[in-house]
Amino acid sequence: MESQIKQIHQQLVSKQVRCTDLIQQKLDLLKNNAHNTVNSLLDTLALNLAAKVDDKIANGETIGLLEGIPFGIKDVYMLQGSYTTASSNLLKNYKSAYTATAIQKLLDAGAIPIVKENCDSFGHGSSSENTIFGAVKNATDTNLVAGGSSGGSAVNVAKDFTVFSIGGDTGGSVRQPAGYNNIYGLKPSYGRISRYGLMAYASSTDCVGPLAKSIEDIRIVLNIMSGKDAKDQTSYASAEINEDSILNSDSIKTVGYFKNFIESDAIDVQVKADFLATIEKIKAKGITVKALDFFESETLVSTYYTLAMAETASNLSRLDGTNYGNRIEAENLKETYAVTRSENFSEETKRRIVGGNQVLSQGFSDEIYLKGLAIRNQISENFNNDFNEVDIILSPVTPSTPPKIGDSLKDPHAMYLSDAYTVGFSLGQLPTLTIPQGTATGLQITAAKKNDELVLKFANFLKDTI
Ligand SMILES: NC(=O)C[C@H](N)C(=O)O
Repeated sequence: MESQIKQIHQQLVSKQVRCTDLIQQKLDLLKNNAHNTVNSLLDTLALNLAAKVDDKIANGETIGLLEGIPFGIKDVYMLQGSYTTASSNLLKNYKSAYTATAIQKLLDAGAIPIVKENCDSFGHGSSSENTIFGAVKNATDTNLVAGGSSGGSAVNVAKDFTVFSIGGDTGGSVRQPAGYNNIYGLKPSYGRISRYGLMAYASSTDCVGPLAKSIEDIRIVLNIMSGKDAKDQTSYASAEINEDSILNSDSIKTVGYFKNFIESDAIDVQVKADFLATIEKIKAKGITVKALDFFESETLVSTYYTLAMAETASNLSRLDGTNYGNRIEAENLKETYAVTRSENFSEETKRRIVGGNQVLSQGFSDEIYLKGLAIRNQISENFNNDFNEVDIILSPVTPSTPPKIGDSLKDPHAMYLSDAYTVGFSLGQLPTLTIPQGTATGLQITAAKKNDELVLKFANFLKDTI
């Protein structure tokens, strides 16, 4: 699929399509859609912005590539004046007081936000069922989950309800739903895009990530959102990735994959077959493929969840009904906090807050939290060594195909284990892109930190190979 952004841009400037009509058409598709992707529509804002784009075109003014392009926003980003609920009861009535840097950059480029998208509450989940707005349903089969936590964003793109969407990825939240719905989803290198205005889940792995139907659209949107931001000290300046540079993948000579991922008993037969077929096609193109050693899935998943739960317990402690949140009055302040939090957070979010506070508590923190940090360092070191040997690491996105709606809620442990192939790359803060491949699980392409360009190059090469 070619760039939809470029295609629509052409239609707008040649006056084949009016921006207002385009936006109205997308809003109509989103309204009451069968996949439950919408938390709130931004119709008034979107139609106002569209009318301005139409005026500019009618006056013969030139418009930028992103001007008038409709996009979706996972409901964890601040957009001034919009409901920003994190799909939670606690923030059901909360309206953003400011706009996230990444979203502001898109607005400055003229893109039009049309929807705040359904997702797992605070990013807590892998299925987009942990939400007060009802489970998001898969784009191709509504009996299956959409994946998560950015499920609404992935389905909106897959169904052409939005041209692109902005998800958030802490441990797979962009890549996994992208895989489950057969589209592209990028978790950029940690820090490439400012996190300012993205509701904090686990701050050391939270990444802003675009979902789209082509590599080119991912590149365009990534370039706009990237850059150092004084409001996020972990953000860094990066060079723009230009279109021509991703057309040439000659620098990629060696690709690796993790032996234990593919030899695991947990991997679905078809997922394995698709992955190995891809490896054969890559070899046939003259690329050297190496099988690499890596940490066991259980170690990756438990390290990620130890750290993510600790960070979210800390980040969410401010949501007590005083400054933010749906306050429930009780006899005294302590009771008010307790009732507000226990009545308004979901079961899954409470599980993580309790788990996080436990691993941070005296007596446990040395044994569990600090151990988690130490293993994370070893994981990063392992990646550094790997990238001395290979240019790219490939992996399926998940060990299995999307579960039926309801199954993940019954077995949270199984849900955590389904993140086995995504969380390691998050802990390493590496750039990883999901591309569609065979079954509805997708393929992950990863490069060394800050080398997002190489990921896009390889994706472009694979487009014609698999
Ligand atoms: N937020 C994410 O990246 C999804 C991951 N499954 C988690 O619950 O942490």
